[in-house]
Amino acid sequence: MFKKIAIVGVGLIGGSIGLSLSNKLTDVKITGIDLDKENLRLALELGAVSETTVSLEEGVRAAELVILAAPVAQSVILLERMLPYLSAGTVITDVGSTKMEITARAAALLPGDIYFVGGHPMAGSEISGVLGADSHLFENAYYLLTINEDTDVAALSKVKYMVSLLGARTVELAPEEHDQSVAVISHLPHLVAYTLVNTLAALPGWESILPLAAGGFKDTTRIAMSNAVMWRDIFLSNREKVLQVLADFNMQLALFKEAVEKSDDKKIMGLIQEAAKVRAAVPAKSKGYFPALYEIVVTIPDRPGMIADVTGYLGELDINISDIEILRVREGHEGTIRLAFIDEFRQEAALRTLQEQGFLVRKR
Ligand SMILES: NC(=O)C1=CN([C@@H]2O[C@H](COP(=O)(O)OP(=O)(O)OC[C@H]3O[C@@H](n4cnc5c(N)ncnc54)[C@H](O)[C@@H]3O)[C@@H](O)[C@H]2O)C=CC1
Ligand SMILES: O=C(O)C(=O)Cc1ccc(O)cc1
Repeated sequence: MFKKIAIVGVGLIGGSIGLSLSNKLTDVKITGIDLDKENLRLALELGAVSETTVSLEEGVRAAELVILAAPVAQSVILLERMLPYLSAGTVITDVGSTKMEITARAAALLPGDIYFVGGHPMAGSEISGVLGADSHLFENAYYLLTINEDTDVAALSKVKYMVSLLGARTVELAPEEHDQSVAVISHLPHLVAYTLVNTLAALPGWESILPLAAGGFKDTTRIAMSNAVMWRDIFLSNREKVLQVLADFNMQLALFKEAVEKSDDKKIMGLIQEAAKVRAAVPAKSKGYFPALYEIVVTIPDRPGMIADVTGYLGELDINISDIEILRVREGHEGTIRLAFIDEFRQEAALRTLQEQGFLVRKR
């Protein structure tokens, strides 16, 4: 389908796409374009791209698919700048965390023979740059594609093909629905994480408090280490929706504050229990829109090599694990891991095998 794919911005996401596509499309030229020469050198060395250039003009020329993977404000500018160099029939997609702004710009700028389909992989991390890239990053992840009545069907299926190569699962939705959803599920949590850390840092003597941080602080603030340029761009690009969910958040915070002020024990219990109920319903990875993965939870002693033992027993029987997650570890005691399989047959076989080996196992 493609002879040349151009990736503009070969950082964490562009690099991860490049690594995954390079593994699968061995006879396709994958050109990495970036302002940062060192990043390009590393991308080539890691095998994320097959050639590099700092020139947008040179890089996108003759590409049938262009993937914009720079921070969102840059991607909007790059979309416009590259148009004169594209051939008829080129499909442009992006990976940006906001979709209304770029889809509106594409609709306004693109000639009839160049196509745009917005994309957003719902996987990533707080790490930036190609050194953090991972060819497996998108496996089993949702990959949101934005569509409207003008979306070209052939262009959409090319982008879906690219996403299928990454091992991700597409969900199609309108740009506004996308921005509304990610405002609450992704943008607000990042904003809150930055604010939690800043709340601590504004206290005198915070340096001596910080080492006391238990799981709660760590769990809720990992994403406060995320890239500043990327997140500045996201908040500004999705300004209206972010402000809406911030208003909702302030209202919820005020409810809690009032309940504490009034020492209203029932209200406090209610707020906590309601949150816990909803949080417990957060789908495990790869559940939700798609057929459920078949999962088991295994309790294992906290000893070196135990996870290798578990995966080894299943490997011997050729039971492929689709997903693995460490849920909890109690230092020196035991831990629990979640294993997922593609069907009930494998789930049953894994359950039986591990029980026979003496592990405490339950279905999930
Ligand atoms: N980091 C994450 O977890 C996720 C990020 N995204 C989106 O992916 C995009 C890229 O994010 P990351 O890969 O994390 O960032 P990154 O900082 O790792 O990579 C961005 C790359 O773009 C390059 N770049 C910046 N301006 C450029 C320009 N004008 N021309 C060419 N290259 C340019 C940078 O040099 C850098 O190598 C962003 O739009 C972000 O919203 C989407 C999903 C997850
Ligand atoms: O690190 C994390 O947990 C993330 O939330 C990664 C992430 C960042 C931005 C996105 O648009 C999508 C995913």
